[in-house]
Amino acid sequence: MSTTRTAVEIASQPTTWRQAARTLPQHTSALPRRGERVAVIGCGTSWFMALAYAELRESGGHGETDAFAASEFPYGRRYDRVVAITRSGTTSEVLAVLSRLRGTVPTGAVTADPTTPVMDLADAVAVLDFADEESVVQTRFATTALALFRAHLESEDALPEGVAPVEEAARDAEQALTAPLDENVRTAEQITFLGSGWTYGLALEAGLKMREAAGAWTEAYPAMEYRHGPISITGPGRVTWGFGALPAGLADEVRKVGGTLSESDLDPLADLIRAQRLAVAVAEAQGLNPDTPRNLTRSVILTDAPA
Ligand SMILES: O=P(O)(O)OC[C@H]1O[C@](O)(CO)[C@@H](O)[C@@H]1O
Repeated sequence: MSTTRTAVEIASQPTTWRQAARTLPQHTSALPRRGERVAVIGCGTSWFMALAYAELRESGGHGETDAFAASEFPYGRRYDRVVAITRSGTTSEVLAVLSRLRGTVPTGAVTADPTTPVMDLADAVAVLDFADEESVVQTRFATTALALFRAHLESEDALPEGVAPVEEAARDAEQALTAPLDENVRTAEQITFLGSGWTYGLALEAGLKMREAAGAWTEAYPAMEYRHGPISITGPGRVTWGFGALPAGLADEVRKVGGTLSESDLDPLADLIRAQRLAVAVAEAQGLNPDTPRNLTRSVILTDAPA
């Protein structure tokens, strides 16, 4: 078992997800209200969590929801609320959007550190300090932010007693933390992550984690896009990883061309933990330290961020 900071943070996710669900009432002022037209922004991992949340919210009937990389925010569109996800609270592109929108539209932020500029720029802030990380690569904060959003959607849905999807995901996460990683997947030359709906954001995040922590060659696509070109690189020694059930026929096509298929019955957010663990394992197998990724800092601060 890895003893890196990243591995320790990965292992704590069932606890922080449960804490997010438990502390939801303290955080709702920063979150969208049912029926609002909402834009969610972030950079890197935080953008991918924004994509996943936007799909969950809109497909669950909670209101129209778009997600944008903060640098690509479409200022010409009208939203009822804009919500930023930023672990550090200092990412330049996120701050630029919040600063430019100030006073024109209600804004919220989900962050880990209550001492940063995002606290002054957003109208309301959910501080998940219990999920903050020392690591450069994000694991725990990002998934805990998504767990908070999921818990909020659940609370708006007034689910029957006994139905608690975040708790179920946390239980699956415990399994994802202990299940052995498949040898074919650990030694793969290349991995393509596929998702659909909200799990497309998770596929993008899994691919990013492997690149950041392990310098691995990964790609990520909406599942049905795989047939439109990317499948050309599938073959022996290469893995196709599906978040959630892959569309019928796609799995057969992967096998037909000799690729390894990795699927799981776990909640997709819990399956992301398998990908995080894989990133650490692959990094360490190559003599890399996942705590010190190449060319990456914990927060990216630019002097020429678009405003
Ligand atoms: O959530 P934050 O702090 O705004 O940071 C996003 C950053 O996280 C990263 O995913 C690094 O972990 C970078 O891609 C990006 O700069």
